[in-house]
Amino acid sequence: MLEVLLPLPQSCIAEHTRRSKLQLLSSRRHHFVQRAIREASSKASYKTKHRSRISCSSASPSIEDCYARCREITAEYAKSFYFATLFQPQEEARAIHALYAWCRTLDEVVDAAADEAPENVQAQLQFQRESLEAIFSGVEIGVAETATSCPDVCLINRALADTVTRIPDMSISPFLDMIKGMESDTDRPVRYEAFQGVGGLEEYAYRVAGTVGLMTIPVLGTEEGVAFEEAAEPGVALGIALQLTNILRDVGEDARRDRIYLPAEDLRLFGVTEEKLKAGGIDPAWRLLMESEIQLALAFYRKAELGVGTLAPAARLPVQLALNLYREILYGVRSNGYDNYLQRAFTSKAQKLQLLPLVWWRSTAGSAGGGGRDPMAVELLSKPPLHRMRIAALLAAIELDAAGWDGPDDPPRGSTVEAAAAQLVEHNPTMEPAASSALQGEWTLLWSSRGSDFSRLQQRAASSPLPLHPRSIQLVEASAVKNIVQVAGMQIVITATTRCAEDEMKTIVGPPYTFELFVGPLSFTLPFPDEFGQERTCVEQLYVDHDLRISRVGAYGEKTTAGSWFIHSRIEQTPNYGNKKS
Ligand SMILES: CC(C)=CCC/C(C)=C/CC/C(C)=C/CC/C(C)=C/COP(=O)(O)OP(=O)(O)O
Repeated sequence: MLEVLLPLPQSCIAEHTRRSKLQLLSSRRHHFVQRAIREASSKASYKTKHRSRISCSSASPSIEDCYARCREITAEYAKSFYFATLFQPQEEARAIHALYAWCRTLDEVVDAAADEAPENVQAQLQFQRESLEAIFSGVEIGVAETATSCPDVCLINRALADTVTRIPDMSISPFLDMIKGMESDTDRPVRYEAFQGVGGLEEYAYRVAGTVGLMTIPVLGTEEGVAFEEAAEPGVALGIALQLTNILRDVGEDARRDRIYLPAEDLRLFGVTEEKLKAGGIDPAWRLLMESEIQLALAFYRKAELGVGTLAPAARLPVQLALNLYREILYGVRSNGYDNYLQRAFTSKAQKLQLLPLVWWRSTAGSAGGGGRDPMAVELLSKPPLHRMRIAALLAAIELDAAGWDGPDDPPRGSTVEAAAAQLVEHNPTMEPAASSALQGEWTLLWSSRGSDFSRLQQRAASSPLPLHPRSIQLVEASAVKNIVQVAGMQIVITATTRCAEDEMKTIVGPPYTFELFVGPLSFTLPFPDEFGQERTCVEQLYVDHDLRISRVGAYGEKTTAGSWFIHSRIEQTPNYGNKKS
């Protein structure tokens, strides 16, 4: 019998820094992720003060052999993550392999659960729980009665024990949380009523994947001056994003095993029945539901991406790489026409290599808290659950409209966006929106029922073979609005005056109009084109939220509900245009 010594890891983050950060976190809304982060960062109190032993009944492989087996397991089962660890310093990579292999042993227990008596599965999970406690606190365990579905469990636990020894600040709590998540996966059939709330899909995704974020941050390290807690939320968000991606990729495979992870609440909202899901019918409602779930997953990726800069510089490239590779699977679901019933989206080796330069650039460009921000992002994660899904549906409809509905049973272009917008308008969060200061600021056009004809220049740029990337921005001020078209380094700015109509629901836009052209540092005031006329326009502000705005535009005096729809999202990062420098 081999005895492995487990010296105690030392805590190195000063307790007072930790406390002040925790106070900050606890002042925010109560959420299980915050509770988990608190537990993960208070692990120092868990550890006992002595060295102890773990027993292993197998022959005596070296610790190098143990890590080598973990590396093989990672390479075999998680190709994208393995690829990302190739860009890590060796010590870190092997710690990540040990963590991955440990998580994998739990996965195997759950996967084998179908053919096992429930007591057996429980016993195996209990064994892993006890091993963990031994690893973290040094209580000796006997391995004779430890058989799990994973033959390598002893090697893996030894590699984990070594990792815990070497890496300061690892906590047992995310490991225990993961076991709880796996337990819920052994109860069959799997169903979730809602995404949020106790027993919701988000909690499950935290337990089986967000926990990995908390486990790995101490290995990856944080940027100088950045505490664990600051990296923890985006780290958990990345785990959740990856898990949602897995769920969306494996809908068909899971349904065949009577596991439906998509919340019943979402299925109902989109009119997709369980029977339809199990039959694999890919119709417009299914595509809209899938794209909405993709939008939600993308919001978690965005949150994670904003946190990549909180990690130590050497960790950013592999994490950004894992993020991009996995996010690519969502785009794969899209390009498979949302057929995740029979097709499994994946990222090919060529795609992985193609992504490298962009990912490298992103990972080096981002400083702490920055990097890779999508200026058009609507912040879905801050919205209440049902409202969040309505907005996701609108973004999904815009995405599907741009890609083109083209099946025989597909809705006419624009109709799904208009229907989703109308749903949201019923829940406009801003009273008297035209008078509200929430209207002011910079907005970018996501969609218009008029297409892009509000600017001929923009239309020409869009159809040009050159990569001109035309962009339309609207700057709303208290009594003026500027419509800005940016294309190929040029900016055209049309300014109009505005006033709020008496009912405070409409903005009246009128003369004097000005027309300016900015080319690099030069600016020219041009005569306002006659063809645009001097009439007034009425903009009905139907929905005004912090980051999303829906309006209908018609001629002044007309009922604007007959006009064209415009959907804008707020720009957080000020672009450079005209006389405004960011
Ligand atoms: C962004 C910041 C600040 C930190 C990053 C912290 C990290 C690394 C978070 C990611 C955690 C992670 C790797 C979670 C695993 C989630 C998951 C669903 C893995 C899928 O594993 P498998 O199911 O084995 O893979 P495949 O099914 O794709 O082969």
